[in-house]
Amino acid sequence: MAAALQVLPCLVRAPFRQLIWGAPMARLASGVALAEHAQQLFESAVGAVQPGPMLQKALSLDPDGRTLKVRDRSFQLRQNLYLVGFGKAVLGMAAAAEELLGQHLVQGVISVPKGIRAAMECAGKQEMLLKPHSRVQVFEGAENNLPDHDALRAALAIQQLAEGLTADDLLLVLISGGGSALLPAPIPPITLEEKQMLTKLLAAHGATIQELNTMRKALSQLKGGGLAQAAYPAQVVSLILSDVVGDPVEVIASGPTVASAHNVQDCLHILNRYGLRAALPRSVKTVLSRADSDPRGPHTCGHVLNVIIGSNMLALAEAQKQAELLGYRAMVLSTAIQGDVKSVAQFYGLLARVAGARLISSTAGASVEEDAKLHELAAEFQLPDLKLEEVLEAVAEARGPVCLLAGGEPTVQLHGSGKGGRNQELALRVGAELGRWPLGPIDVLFLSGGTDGQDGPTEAAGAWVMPELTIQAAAEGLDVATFLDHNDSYTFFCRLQGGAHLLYTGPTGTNVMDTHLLFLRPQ
Ligand SMILES: Nc1ncnc2c1ncn2[C@@H]1O[C@H](COP(=O)(O)OP(=O)(O)OP(=O)(O)O)[C@@H](O)[C@H]1O
Ligand SMILES: O=C(O)[C@H](O)CO
Repeated sequence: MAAALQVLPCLVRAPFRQLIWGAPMARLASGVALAEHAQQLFESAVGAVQPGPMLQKALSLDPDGRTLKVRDRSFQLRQNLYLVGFGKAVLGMAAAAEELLGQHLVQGVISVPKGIRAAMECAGKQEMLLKPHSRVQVFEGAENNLPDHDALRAALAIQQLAEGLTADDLLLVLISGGGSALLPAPIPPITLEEKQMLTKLLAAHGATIQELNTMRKALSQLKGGGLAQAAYPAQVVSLILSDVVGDPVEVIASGPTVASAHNVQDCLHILNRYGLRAALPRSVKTVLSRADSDPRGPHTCGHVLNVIIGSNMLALAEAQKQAELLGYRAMVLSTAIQGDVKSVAQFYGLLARVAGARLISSTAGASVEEDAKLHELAAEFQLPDLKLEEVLEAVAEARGPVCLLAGGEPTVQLHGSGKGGRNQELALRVGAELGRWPLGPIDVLFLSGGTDGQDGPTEAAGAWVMPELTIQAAAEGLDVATFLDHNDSYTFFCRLQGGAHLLYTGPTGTNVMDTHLLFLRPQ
């Protein structure tokens, strides 16, 4: 996520019906229908991963009202239950926990994105809000998804609560994506500003979330098991909504309740990889130099139960179901799309071409080389769950409209100073790829959207494109390559047809990475 969650006007849908393209009316109508379906499916994906229902599935109270059940484990409640949380989906998780636990909850502290309560109120999402006299104290912070002084205050309050617990207590920890920025507790003498600077630098160089969080864990008091350590000897139950490919509990929000398996050498490798070792502040060097000789030793987390309560997979499964209801043959390609946004865009461009050719049984479509290149790219991504061949075979048999779904989080290396996000940049790059070759008698649409509703430091969740994009842009005097050079995808989409290709949801109150939808429909 990105910009402070602003209170968007309550209705901010892209005005699909206002599209005026140079295409014949029938073509226009079918394009608009695809775009409407795309938006509908994106919304259904987000709807399936609302924090409240996912928490309710993981937690229950026994009929006696004194035993808390978390999956197959039971915990006795006797005025000993505390709650902390941090992340973009945590407000809704906390509201659901409060509803369920009522008087059992003694005290809580959560750290959530700036403006989220106002945004949820504006969106009429009462179920995401805490009760008026809640026992849970709320801190809002981390503007632009960067650790700030408000988030630092929240982290201190959370640390204090955890440190005050005894062996009789139970601490419920609510964790979701964005949690790293919302729980900053730099190890002295590192300052918040230094940590912010390093995080920004690593992200701008295209560091993966695994790399970013390995660094964060080494420089923080609460990450990498630090929070669990602070709460010891209380029992700790962490309920985690995953926004990382493969749901690794040690990476999500930098694993505050998971012992870190990384050492200083891992950090130095990362810094070397991005040429950032020389740029390190002295304080960071100091902390790294003494990390492996920390007298407290590595954090132990035997008193912790970590439970994943939801992920991108649920969102895609719902969108797939809805796509089938709309008449598409729908297939999930992967829930683990990662890699540089340029390669990912090339992959989707080739996929549209290869799958499109198979759909209309066209021998004039994709060449053998393109087919080979698609598979080569797929192999490079090393995605554990990619079903490329299976999906292509199913497309060849489909004979009707097809919707391919994927989830994940590509990375963008920032070279320009423009405004954008990885979803809008991916969509713009895919649009450019789709326009490179004629695709035959087939309608194609690609949408990329962040399930948190905010893509980079912009107010949009993402964007959708069709093969006509480059031509439409040129007609409006917009050069796609120039906008891409400046990482200026948001400005581009704002200007193109008055912003009609932007996906606006406002903050969704959840966060399970990004959703990619590729529609192929024979004309
Ligand atoms: N101008 C831009 N163009 C393209 N991508 C950008 C631009 N500015 C920032 N980004 C990308 O946006 C991402 C940060 O966005 P955001 O804060 O939404 O991330 P996030 O992954 O949703 O956060 P989290 O994982 O903590 O929930 C980074 O990957 C960054 O490279
Ligand atoms: O907060 C974070 O670290 C990212 O969102 C990944 O979970």
